[in-house]
Amino acid sequence: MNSDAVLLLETVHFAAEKHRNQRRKDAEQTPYINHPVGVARILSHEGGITDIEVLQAALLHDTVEDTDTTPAELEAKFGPIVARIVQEVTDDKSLPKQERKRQQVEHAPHCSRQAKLVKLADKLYNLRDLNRCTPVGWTAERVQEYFVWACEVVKGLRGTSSALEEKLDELFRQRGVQL
Ligand SMILES: Nc1nc2c(ncn2[C@@H]2O[C@H](COP(=O)(O)OP(=O)(O)O)[C@@H](OP(=O)(O)OP(=O)(O)O)[C@H]2O)c(=O)[nH]1
Ligand SMILES: [Mn+2]
Repeated sequence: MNSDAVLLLETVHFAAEKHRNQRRKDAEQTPYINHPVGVARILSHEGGITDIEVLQAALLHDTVEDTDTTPAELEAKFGPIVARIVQEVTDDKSLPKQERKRQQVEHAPHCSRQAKLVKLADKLYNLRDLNRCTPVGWTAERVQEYFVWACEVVKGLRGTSSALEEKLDELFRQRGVQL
C-alpha cells in the first residue's frame, strides 16, 4: 500500500478516537467524526486537492478545538506542517462566542493557502448540513445568521479554490445572502 494511504488511515483513526464520544447537533445525533471525514472528502472529491497535509489537517481540524488534543501532540504525531494548519483553523474557545466569530472574519485573509482550503471545505460542509436539517434548538433566524456570517468569513478566503467557492456562492445565493 502506498505511504499516503497508510498516513491517511493513521490520521482518520486518530481523529475517530479523539471524537469518539462527540455527536453532531442534529436530532439523530450523528457521530461527530462524519464531519471531519466529510470535510476531507470535499477537498479531495470536489476540490481536487491531493496535498496530503491539507487532507490530514482536514481530518484533524476540530481535534484541538473540541477534544483534549494538544498542538504538541499533533506535531509529534503528524509533523509541524499539519499541526500548523490545524492551529490556524482552531478558534480560541476561552473567548466569548461573538468575539470568536468576529476573529474568524478578521483572521481569514491572513491564513495560509492550506488553512484557507480547510476553512472553505469546513464552511461548505456545515452550510450543507444546515440545509439537510436544523440543529436541535436552532431557530430559522439563527440558521440564516450563520449563512450571513459564513459569507463574511468566505470573503476573506477567496482566490483559493474556484470549485469550492462556486459551490459556496450557490448556497449563499439560494439564501439571498449578498456576496
Ligand atoms: N450545521 C451544523 N453544525 C454542527 C452540527 N453539529 C455540530 N456542529 C458544529 O457547530 C458549529 C456551528 O455552530 P455555532 O453555534 O455557530 O458555533 P459553536 O458550536 O462553536 O458555538 C460548527 O463548528 P465548526 O466546525 O468548528 O465550524 P465554525 O462554524 O465554528 O466555523 C459545526 O461543525 C450540526 O448538526 N449541523
Ligand atoms: Mn469543523
